[in-house]
Amino acid sequence: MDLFDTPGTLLPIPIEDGQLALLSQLPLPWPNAEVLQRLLDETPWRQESVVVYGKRHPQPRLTAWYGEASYTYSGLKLEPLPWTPLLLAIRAAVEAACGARFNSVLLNRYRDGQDSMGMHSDDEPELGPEPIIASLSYGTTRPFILRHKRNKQTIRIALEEGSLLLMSGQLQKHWLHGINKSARSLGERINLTFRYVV
Ligand SMILES: O=C(O)CCC(=O)C(=O)O
Ligand SMILES: [Fe+2]
Repeated sequence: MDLFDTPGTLLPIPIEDGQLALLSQLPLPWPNAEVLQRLLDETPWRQESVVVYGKRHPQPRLTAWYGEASYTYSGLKLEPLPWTPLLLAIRAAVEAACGARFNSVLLNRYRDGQDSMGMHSDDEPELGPEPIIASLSYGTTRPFILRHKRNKQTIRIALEEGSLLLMSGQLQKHWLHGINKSARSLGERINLTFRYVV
């Protein structure tokens, strides 16, 4: 967090064809390091596989899906785990910060620089036409890459621990996003994307 932001304000990031806003530190009753450690310890992490052109590929990260609805992407159907007290407390803080409701959260764990997420849009029909997605990060800062589908404009945002990035409006329709691999040896990062699945 830098000296000039007011803690607790979601600052809009100017972007064409969509909406983005960043809160530098989500207020929670625990330090960021404790939230990271509890998420590492309490989550039944799994390495899922996706099938692309008939071939199975293990994902280069660990995941867990929580909430009330199952979620399907790239031929992978995830059955939800029940909310934990920690995740309910985090969800309440995220909802208060964003002024939106969420019924599901995808946890992604990037164990080191070799873990990544390919460029994609969160545009599954069950997220609705203009999905509101709130992305909360803990642990190592990694660059979040956004690329415009048509003009290929690229934006990098360093997602620091405790930060909350809100994606909404037409962002998923016009932009891809992802987390690149890094050749550097990096520590653990956990990202939580809160969503509303109908
Ligand atoms: O790890 C991140 O910051 C991105 C996660 C993401 O894009 C997703 O879960 O759909
Ligand atoms: Fe995403």
